[in-house]
Amino acid sequence: MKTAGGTTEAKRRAGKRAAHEVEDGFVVGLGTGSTAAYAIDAIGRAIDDGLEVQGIPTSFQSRRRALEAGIPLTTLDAVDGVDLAIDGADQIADDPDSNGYGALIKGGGAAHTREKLVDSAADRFVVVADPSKLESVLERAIPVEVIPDAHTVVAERLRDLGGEPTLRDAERKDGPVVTDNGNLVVDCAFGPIEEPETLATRLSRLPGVVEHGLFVGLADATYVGTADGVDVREY
Ligand SMILES: O=C(CO)[C@H](O)[C@H](O)COP(=O)(O)O
Repeated sequence: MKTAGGTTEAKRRAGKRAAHEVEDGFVVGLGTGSTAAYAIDAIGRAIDDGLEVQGIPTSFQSRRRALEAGIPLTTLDAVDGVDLAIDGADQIADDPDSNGYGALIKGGGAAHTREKLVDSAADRFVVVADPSKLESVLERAIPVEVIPDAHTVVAERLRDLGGEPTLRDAERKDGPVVTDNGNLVVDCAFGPIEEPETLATRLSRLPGVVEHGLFVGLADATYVGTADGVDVREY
């Protein structure tokens, strides 16, 4: 049986393992979420032991975590490149025989726009996860960041594409979630996504969409923490 404690340990193992890939002098993309946070903490500890790196956060949350961990921060426009990005995922397509093997759904934390920017800029993008994130076919609702004025129009276009859109509401305030970029998030359910690349292209084309949480062909590897180790998938 999977326990909350077991999941926490799996996330911690995955995050720590990914942090081992960070080398002296690296510029590292710092992902968002509870699993990426373990990697951030591990990088912070390595810095205490003498490692020299710079981090690029993907959200307000990861920026704060990195500052707490003592990671010197920089920005995408101040560096020549990103050596490694480490980030979590909400769902990972895990059927090696399918078109979308290694495709991801991200944006559970509404940070997918900056995550996609930083993760795709990296020479190597490693996903860190616990086994609950693995599915043979992606099927979670896709987070779509939209400029505020556009949310009803985009929702209409998403229905045209066969989706069921829902404006994401904040949990602790009246009104919608507002992203780090000042936009809104529409979560759109499409059922099982057999052709993630086709859907990703269609979503990217919609006026008013800033970015969506389907990451296709971006991940280089996934580290899945388990009860006694880490399973590695290289794509
Ligand atoms: O995409 C994300 C944030 O936008 C996160 O990476 C995703 O939600 C996974 O989070 P966690 O590691 O806490 O399960």
